[in-house]
Amino acid sequence: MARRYKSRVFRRIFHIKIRAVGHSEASQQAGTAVDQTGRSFHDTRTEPRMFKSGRFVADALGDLRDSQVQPNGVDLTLGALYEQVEPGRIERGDKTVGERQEVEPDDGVYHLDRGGYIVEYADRVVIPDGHIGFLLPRSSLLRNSCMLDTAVWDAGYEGRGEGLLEVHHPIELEQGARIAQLVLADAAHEGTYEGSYQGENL
Ligand SMILES: O=c1ccn([C@H]2C[C@H](O)[C@@H](COP(=O)(O)OP(=O)(O)OP(=O)(O)O)O2)c(=O)[nH]1
Repeated sequence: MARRYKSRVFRRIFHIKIRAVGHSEASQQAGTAVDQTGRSFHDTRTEPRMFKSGRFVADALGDLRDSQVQPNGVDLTLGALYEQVEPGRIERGDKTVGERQEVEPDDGVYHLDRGGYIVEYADRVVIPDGHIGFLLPRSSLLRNSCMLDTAVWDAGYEGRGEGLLEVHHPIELEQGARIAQLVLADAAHEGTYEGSYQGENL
C-alpha cells in the first residue's frame, strides 16, 4: 500500500517535471524530449503521426477564423451554392461540367429544399507537398439529414474547391457557416496536382 502511494507521488512529481520542460527541449528529435534530469522520454506531442494536427492544416491554408481550427483539422465554410441545370459529360479521356445556376441566399441564409446542390467552399485550400487531403462533412449536417459528398484532395492542389450537398430534409444554412472538416495526412506521391481544377475559384 505504502509502495503504491510512493510510486504515485513519484509519477506525479515526474509528470510535473516533464510538463515544465516545454517544447524547446522537444525540438531535439521528433518524438523524444529531455526532462530536467537530462533523461530522454517519449513525447507524444512531437511524435511523427500519419494525420497532421489542425494547427498544421491551418498554417498550410492561412487566413482562417480561430473557430475553424479543430484538434485534427480545419473546418471549411460555405461560400456559394449552385443548382445544376444542364447535363455534364464524363468520357474516357475528357469531361465537361454541366451548366449551373447560382442559388441566392435570403439575407445571407440559404433556405434549401430537398435536392442536390453544388457547394463552393469559401476557403482557399492548399495541399502541401508530401500530403493528401480528405474532407468530411460536419456531423451537424448528418444530424440534420444532409450529406456532403467529397473526393480526394491531391498534393499541390490550390483553389476554392467544390462538393455535392445532399439535402434529404429541408435545411437553412448561413453563408460562411462551417460545413466540413479538412484533414491532412502524410502521403508519398509522384508529381503534384496539374489537373483542370488547379487554381479554381481563386
Ligand atoms: O471534394 C473535393 C475533393 C477534391 N477537390 C479538389 C482537390 C483535387 O485535387 C481537385 C481535383 O479532384 P479530382 O482529381 O477528383 O478531379 P478529376 O475529376 O479527376 O479532374 P482532373 O483530372 O481535372 O483533376 O479538386 C474538390 O474540390 N472537392
